[in-house]
Amino acid sequence: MSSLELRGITVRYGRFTAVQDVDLLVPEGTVTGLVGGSGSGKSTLGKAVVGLAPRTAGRVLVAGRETDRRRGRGPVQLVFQNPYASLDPRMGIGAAVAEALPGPAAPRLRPFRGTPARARRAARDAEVARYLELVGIDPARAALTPDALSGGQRQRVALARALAARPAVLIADEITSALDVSVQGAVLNLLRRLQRELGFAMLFISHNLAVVRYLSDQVAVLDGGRLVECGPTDRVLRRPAHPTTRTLLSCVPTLAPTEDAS
Ligand SMILES: Nc1ncnc2c1ncn2[C@@H]1O[C@H](COP(=O)(O)OP(=O)(O)OP(=O)(O)O)[C@@H](O)[C@H]1O
Repeated sequence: MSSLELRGITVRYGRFTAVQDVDLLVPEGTVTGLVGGSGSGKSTLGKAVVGLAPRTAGRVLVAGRETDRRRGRGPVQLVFQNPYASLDPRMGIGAAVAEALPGPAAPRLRPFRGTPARARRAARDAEVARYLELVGIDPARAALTPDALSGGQRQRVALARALAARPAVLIADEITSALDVSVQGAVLNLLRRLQRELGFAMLFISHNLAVVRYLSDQVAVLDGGRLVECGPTDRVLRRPAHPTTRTLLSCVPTLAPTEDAS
C-alpha cells in the first residue's frame, strides 16, 4: 500500500494557470474526493499527476518516492469519464487487460528461457480472467471489442485494465458521469469494494458531492486551480470552512451544512 503526495503542483497553459501550487496528501489505503466547480482544475490536476498535463512546477511522490515519468505510469493509473479514452476500440477487452499486466517485454525484445511460451500464455490468460471476474465481466467475453459492451461494462473493463497494472494509486476522473443513473451505483459500489479489498490509495474526482461522501475519507476542494479546503469528509461536509465549499454544498440540498456550520 502507498500514499500519494503532491507538492506544489502548478500547471500553466500559456499565460493561463489552470492549477496553482497544490499540496495534497492521499494517505495509503484511503480515498480523497477532489471536488470543485466546472473549470476549477480537477481533471488537469489528475492528468498532471500522470504526466498527461504539463506540470510547470511541483513534485509527485508515491510511497514517499518521486515518480519517474520515464518508467511509465504503472504506480499511478488514471481512469477517465469516457472509457474509450483508455480502451482501443479495435482491441479485444481481454487483450486490453493483458497489455496492462506487468511482466516481461514482448518475447522478441527479451528472449524467454525456461517456461514454455504456451504455459506462459496460459498463465497470462488466467490473470486476464481474474481481473475481468474481479470487475464482474464474464472472461468468456474476452475476445469482444468495447463496442459490444454497454457503457457500464466498458467502464468496468477500463477499471480492470487500470488494476491489472497493479497500481499503488488510482485516479478516477468522473468515472460514472457518462453512465446511466441506473448503472452508476453498481460501478461505484464495485469501485468502493475493490479499493477496500486491494487497498490502493485513490484520488476520486467528481462534481457529485453525494457520491464523494459515499466513497471518500477526506475531501479536497479546488477553486480557480487552488486548493482552498481539505479535511475529513464528515467535517468538510458538515462544517465547511471555505465559501466555495459552502456554495458547492448549497447545490445539494440533502448535504447542505447543518446549523452548527460556521
Ligand atoms: N489543454 C488545455 N489548454 C488550455 N486550457 C486548458 C486545457 N485543459 C484545460 N484547460 C483549462 O483549464 C481549466 C481547468 O480545466 P479542468 O478540465 O481541469 O477543470 P475541471 O475542474 O475538471 O472542470 P469540469 O468539472 O468542467 O470537467 C479550465 O479553464 C480549462 O478551460
